[in-house]
Amino acid sequence: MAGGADSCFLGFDFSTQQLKVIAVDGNLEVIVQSSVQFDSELPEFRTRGGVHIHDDKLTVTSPALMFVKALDVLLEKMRNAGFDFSRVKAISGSGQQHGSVFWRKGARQTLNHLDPQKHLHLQLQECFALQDCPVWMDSSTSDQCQFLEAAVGGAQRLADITGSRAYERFTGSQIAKIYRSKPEEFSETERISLISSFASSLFLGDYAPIDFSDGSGMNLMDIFERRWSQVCLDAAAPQLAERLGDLTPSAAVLGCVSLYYTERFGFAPSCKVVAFTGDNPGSLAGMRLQEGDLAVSLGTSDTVFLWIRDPRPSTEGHIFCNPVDCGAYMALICFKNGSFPRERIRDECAGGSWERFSAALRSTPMGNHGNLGMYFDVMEITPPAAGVHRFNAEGQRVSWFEQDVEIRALLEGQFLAKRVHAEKLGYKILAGTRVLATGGASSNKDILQVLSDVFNAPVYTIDVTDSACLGCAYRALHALEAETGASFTETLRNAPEPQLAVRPTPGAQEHDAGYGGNKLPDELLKDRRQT
Ligand SMILES: Nc1ncnc2c1ncn2[C@@H]1O[C@H](COP(=O)(O)OP(=O)(O)O)[C@@H](O)[C@H]1O
Ligand SMILES: O=C(CO)[C@@H](O)[C@H](O)COP(=O)(O)O
Repeated sequence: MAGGADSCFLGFDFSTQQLKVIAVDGNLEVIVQSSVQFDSELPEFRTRGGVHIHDDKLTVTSPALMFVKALDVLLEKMRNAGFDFSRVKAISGSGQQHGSVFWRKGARQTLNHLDPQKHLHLQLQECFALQDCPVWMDSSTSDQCQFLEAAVGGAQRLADITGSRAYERFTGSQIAKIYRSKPEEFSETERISLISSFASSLFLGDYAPIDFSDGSGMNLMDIFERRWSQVCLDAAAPQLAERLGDLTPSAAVLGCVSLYYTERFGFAPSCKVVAFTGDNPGSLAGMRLQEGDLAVSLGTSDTVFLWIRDPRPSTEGHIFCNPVDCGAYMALICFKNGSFPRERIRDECAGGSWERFSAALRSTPMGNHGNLGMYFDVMEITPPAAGVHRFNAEGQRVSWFEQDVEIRALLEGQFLAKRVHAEKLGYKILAGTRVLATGGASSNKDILQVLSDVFNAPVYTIDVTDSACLGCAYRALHALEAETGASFTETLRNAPEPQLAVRPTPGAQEHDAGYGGNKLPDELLKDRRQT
């Protein structure tokens, strides 16, 4: 084991609503967890749910400097709590996927010469050509998506190269929008990072490369050749390759932490920085997903993902390079209407209490007497639909439900959509299927029970809800061992196994067909608007 029990590995997650960290020791035990909530702990940035939604309701951004200040605050919290940074042998991390940071000319110089006496956010405030980073919730780039697909020969052709047809939140279309709408800022940009590679740059004190796995969420990378696709780059913006820098394997050791961290916090000069990746790839590592498992992440977004060996990109869902096995891939479907609609319905129907929300789930039967709803508070990704759609047992549209019925309708609708779309991707729920749940809402057993009933499969969880942080601490450790040829699975063989959280309620099997995706109108199930 790299470094023995006294050693320690850090995994950070720059997610939508907060910055989180987990430390594991050389025995793979979690020894520290900490976080900084953007809205409440950094109120000066005036975010709601970590983001700014612009007047057009389509553009969604987060301040670049907020992420930097969050790191200042988090590291200080750890130091004040007595954390011994000198034990840390390696760090890695993840970021919300697809978001981009536009570094201004000269920023590299600043990164290279950080003054350990000063906060990062004070030194980096002039370093961004765009103060506000486009993030994954943005859906303002439909025109750029159409252009990109047309440029490469259609949606399927783009998926064949990059793993996904054009999606509004993907970085290629976001860059194309900035290039056209903010030409001055674009020409002032010397480097474009993903949130993940931006975060690793902060630790390296230099621009860090984008890793293969998070790079797969850009519509710019050839996921089979693992290099930039020139035709996609050209369709987005001129001279993009030099602004994006190199791509790197997700397990690459990028270098050591910069002097800033050794002098300010007491990190060892030999502490390695391992490539950062996307939060969903990080979660795949943290849950130690196996082929055949289905992961459901209930964070700000809801995602469903699988480990796959033989990817067949289609115009539904995404294929990403696998973050822990160079020969494998992961398939993912993302749902924008995850935690925020759950919080809205909790506030409207359960007085703002998760306990009352849970009680409503316990007091209503599986199948909800045939009542079902789809709640798209914002334009969904899969399917591209908006608004609230409620159906009674006869399949007729209705305008309201009793409060308890509404709560169950929301959950069953959310999980039914996940099941329908996973099955459309070819996923089969078999006798041994495990559903692995993670993310903030996976701490709620009543929500997990609905998940288990809708999938008619047992649901497993790991001890921490932030599997992305844990996965990145594991990846940091593995990257040191990988130099000896050890696989991720071998290195992590003694890590705690996911534990059974809930089994399907008796009768779920007979009920299976009753979760009537068939009574939903087609437009609520199709991945793509027909144009
Ligand atoms: N007991 C609970 N029941 C349901 N949802 C919860 C509960 N506790 C937290 N959550 C949800 O978890 C969400 C945060 O999840 P998290 O995975 O930390 O998000 P992210 O990583 O995207 O910042 C919150 O928005 C909240 O709605
Ligand atoms: O867009 C996607 C995945 O494609 C999202 O899953 C983001 O990666 C945000 O993650 P969370 O902050 O919700 O975990």
